[in-house]
Amino acid sequence: MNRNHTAAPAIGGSWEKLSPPLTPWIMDVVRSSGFTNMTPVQAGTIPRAIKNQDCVVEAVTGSGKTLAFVLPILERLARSDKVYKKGEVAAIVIAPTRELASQIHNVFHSFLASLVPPSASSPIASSSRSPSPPREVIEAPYSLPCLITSGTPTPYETFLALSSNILIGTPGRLAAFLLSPRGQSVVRVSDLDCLVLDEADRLLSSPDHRRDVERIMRHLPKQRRTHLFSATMTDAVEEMIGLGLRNPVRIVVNLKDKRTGEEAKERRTPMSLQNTYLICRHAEKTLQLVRLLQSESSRYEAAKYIVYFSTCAAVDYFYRILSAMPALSTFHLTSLHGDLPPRVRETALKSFTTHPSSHLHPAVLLCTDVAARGVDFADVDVVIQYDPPTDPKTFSHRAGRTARAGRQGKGVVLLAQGREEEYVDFLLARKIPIAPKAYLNAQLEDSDLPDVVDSGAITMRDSIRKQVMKDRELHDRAAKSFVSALRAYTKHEASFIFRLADLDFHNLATGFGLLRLPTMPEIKDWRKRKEAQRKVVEKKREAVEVVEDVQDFLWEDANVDWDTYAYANKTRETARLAALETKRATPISEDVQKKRKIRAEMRESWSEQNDKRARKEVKKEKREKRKDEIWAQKLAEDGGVEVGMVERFKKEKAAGQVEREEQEREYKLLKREVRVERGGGRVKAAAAGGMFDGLD
Ligand SMILES: Nc1ncnc2c1ncn2[C@@H]1O[C@H](COP(=O)(O)OP(=O)(O)OP(=O)(O)O)[C@@H](O)[C@H]1O
Repeated sequence: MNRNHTAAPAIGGSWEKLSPPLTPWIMDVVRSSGFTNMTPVQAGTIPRAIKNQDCVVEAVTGSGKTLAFVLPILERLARSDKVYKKGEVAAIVIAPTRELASQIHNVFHSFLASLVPPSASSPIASSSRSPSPPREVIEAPYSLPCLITSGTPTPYETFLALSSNILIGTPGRLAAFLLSPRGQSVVRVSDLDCLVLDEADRLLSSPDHRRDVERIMRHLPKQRRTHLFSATMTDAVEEMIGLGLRNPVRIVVNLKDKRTGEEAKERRTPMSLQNTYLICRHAEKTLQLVRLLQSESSRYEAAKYIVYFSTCAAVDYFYRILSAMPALSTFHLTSLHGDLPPRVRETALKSFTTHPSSHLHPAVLLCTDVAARGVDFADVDVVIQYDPPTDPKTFSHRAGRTARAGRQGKGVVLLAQGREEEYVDFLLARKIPIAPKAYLNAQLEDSDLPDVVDSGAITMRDSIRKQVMKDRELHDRAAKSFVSALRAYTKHEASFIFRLADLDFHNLATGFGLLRLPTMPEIKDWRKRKEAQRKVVEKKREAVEVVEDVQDFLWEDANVDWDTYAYANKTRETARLAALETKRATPISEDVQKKRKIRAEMRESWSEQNDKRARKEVKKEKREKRKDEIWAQKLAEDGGVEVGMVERFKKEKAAGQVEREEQEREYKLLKREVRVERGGGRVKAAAAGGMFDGLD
């Protein structure tokens, strides 16, 4: 990718033509930020929002929606006769994540920091905070905005100290801030002028967010402006239009092809985004990810990447695995997800955005959807979706972290060969253009998907396993991320495409470099199905005498001595050894022994159990036959039927039957007990972090 490529966003008109015009100090900051023209969404929204119109705005990612609501809020404040006092709120912006809220806060800050707050006496003090101070310092009747997120330790003190009139925050924190007893006495919203919901569809489609947003809206005066913004609008937004907006104007920005000048109405992604899909097997996904990173850097000079996974556990695990790969030694990797503490998230984001990346030392952010929406990364070259998102709307938001403000960018989604390929039509139907991308071979050249699993994938699995063997904690993380990935797979909204029934777990586990498959019901069921399928195939083959070789995927558990496999962390290892010792020292009761025997039986593969059952049947038949022979012989010897003997034989047979039935009932009860115990054991193990590490 040519990093010197100069890009400009689509032009919606010049700032000078804006009617009503922007107040001079606001215009100064706009110019000093290098924004020479309005983008189309700004040209369509700003004049209406400055006047008294509620707006519902839908425009592709990176099209400049933030300024389209920040500028009208500031402009209305600048024009207002009302002087907002300490504790009074003029505007509230709600965003779904703290990263996005913080980013919006920074945009407001860059404008307001150039003004002197009423309480400040020294112009130098305030102007020094401005990134590009305007020529003349102007005193404003309002002060710096207040950010209300989980990272704000003393929100009321900050709010009062800054005399803030603008609040920006996530729904839960804002609701608590406004509606708590302290909030109700300190924060006055009766003269609120404007409420903005950024990423409105996300805010309204998540039940928790929606509940908080509705609580906030009920608390605010009805006489206010309300604006909704997103790149994707949903039915939930339509409902909200009825609930809290007054005759809103709907602004939908259509795209124009710069070269042809033609309008591309049916497109939900930026024109500068080159959106592609790469088909491979699950076993080859990690391999393809690594090759993609290498090839995009070496061939196209890409320097900044984002890689999306479906779960926090997968981000954690792959961050560790990929960081240790020699093939990526020149890459700077960072991980970001919602389970990290706010401070760590902040540092991660900073580490990625400020890294002086080049194609020789590229920066890669491994993350979940916490960084899918709204976050403005200025210079991301390639977005890779290792897992397609569970919510299809998120697809365009993720891809939209590149190709922002007219810049070129690439998106690649990895799709598994088979049913997942239908995702392409699914996207096309949702107006998301996407083209095929070739499989990458070992020379990083475009090639066809290999007929059998790429040997590179097996080599990679083995090298991941080697890495995992160095620390048992990695094995725990691997199992956890594998299980969480499976759970996420079942949550896909496009469930007719992403079907657990179509997954080959061995294939999937290869991509993760697992040492063995975790014990979970889905895998047990799958094994049964696979075995049954194998038998059907074999029968068919026998019937038509076909001698073809079916390419079955070869899986072998890694050779591990689980008793000596240690944690690198000394405290954890000591605890593990102590637990192992206690287990060994505890005498095993008869009951436990019985249960273990049943467990062992249950662990046997389905086919073995079937064979055993068949053998038993044969034995039983033989026994019965033998008994009949003895009976016939006896009759022949006695020369006739001896009534007493027949009765005795019948009784014996019935008693044996009762005993067998009792045994079977006991066996079933025990089996149920074990199953219940298994469920409990799994939950406990998962909570302890050593997920699915055996049942005993
Ligand atoms: N008028 C403009 N001229 C040039 N660049 C602009 C202009 N307005 C905004 N930008 C830049 O465009 C980038 C994208 O803007 P912004 O984050 O507001 O997009 P968005 O539409 O909100 O995207 P998303 O839907 O992903 O949240 C930012 O880096 C911003 O500084």
